[in-house]
Amino acid sequence: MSLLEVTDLRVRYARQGRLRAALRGEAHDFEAVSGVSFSIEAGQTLGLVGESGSGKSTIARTLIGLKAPASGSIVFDGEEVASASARDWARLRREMSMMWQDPVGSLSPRLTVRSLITEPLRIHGQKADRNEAERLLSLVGLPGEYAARYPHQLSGGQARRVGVARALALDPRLLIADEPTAGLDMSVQGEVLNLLNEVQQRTGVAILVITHNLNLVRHVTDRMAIMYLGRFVEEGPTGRIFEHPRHPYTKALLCANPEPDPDARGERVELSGEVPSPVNRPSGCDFHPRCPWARDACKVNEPDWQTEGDRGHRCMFPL
Ligand SMILES: Nc1ncnc2c1ncn2[C@@H]1O[C@H](COP(=O)(O)OP(=O)(O)OP(=O)(O)O)[C@@H](O)[C@H]1O
Repeated sequence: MSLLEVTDLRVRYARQGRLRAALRGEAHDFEAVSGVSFSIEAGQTLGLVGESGSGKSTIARTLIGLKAPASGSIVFDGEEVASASARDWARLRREMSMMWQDPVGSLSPRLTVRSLITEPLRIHGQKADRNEAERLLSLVGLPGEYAARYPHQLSGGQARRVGVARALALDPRLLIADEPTAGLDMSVQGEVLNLLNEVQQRTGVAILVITHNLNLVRHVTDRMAIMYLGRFVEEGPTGRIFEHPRHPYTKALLCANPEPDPDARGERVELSGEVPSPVNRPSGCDFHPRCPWARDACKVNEPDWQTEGDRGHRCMFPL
């Protein structure tokens, strides 16, 4: 059994201008996540990539109970999360930890690093002694004396380390990291990337990384999923997708990577045009308005999953 198993997840938001939409007889909400299924094994890392607005953060918010799914199932360690009571959630929140973008910048500048990293323990009614702060700091490669520092005394890379320490305070089994390298320069990004790998080796935590950063995905994840307009278009082992991307959108994303993979094969695909809105989905295949290989059939036929080889690599293709 996987640690996390998500099946046919659908998440809806209210539309802007709901009243006008209602008067025109249109739906008052839209699907931001539209039938997504995936699983994460204990101790493994899954990367979720896709342009802004594709629904990545919505999946994360739904996993940790900040947004209710419209339908579908989320099973964490054998337990259906959708039917969890408030008491179950108190436990689930310890086991699934979220590391937000800029995790320290968003916290109080008046708290010391010690208070910041041990705060989750206090919130959950656990004792947070000096040893605990030191244990967490050493887990993320910072010397114990950093406990007395304030956020403004930290470099960008140190701040991310503190963010990771805070997210690991309750010994979670799943860490959800939303854009862990956003806003950092290249050398510090490398530092964060190594940190996530090290932390995983030391603690065995499973990680879901949400990012635009393909280098992060390449170096940190075991598997990756590419999202477009609220749906997965391709999923599989990371190395295999980088070497043999199948979906035209995946190919375009890999070509647009500022640090392309020197081993990558296959044709260049340029991505043009804006991501359409999930409020007004294109007919047929979501990607057809931007796809260089679109045929007339793609405007009509819904694509479906096709398996690529035997390592759980699958891709959405038009029928
Ligand atoms: N609270 C909200 N109310 C209404 N619509 C929302 C809300 N949050 C997100 N959306 C919409 O849902 C869709 C998915 O957004 P989401 O933030 O999940 O995408 P994302 O891939 O995480 O983007 P980013 O990389 O910019 O964070 C977008 O069309 C977005 O405008």
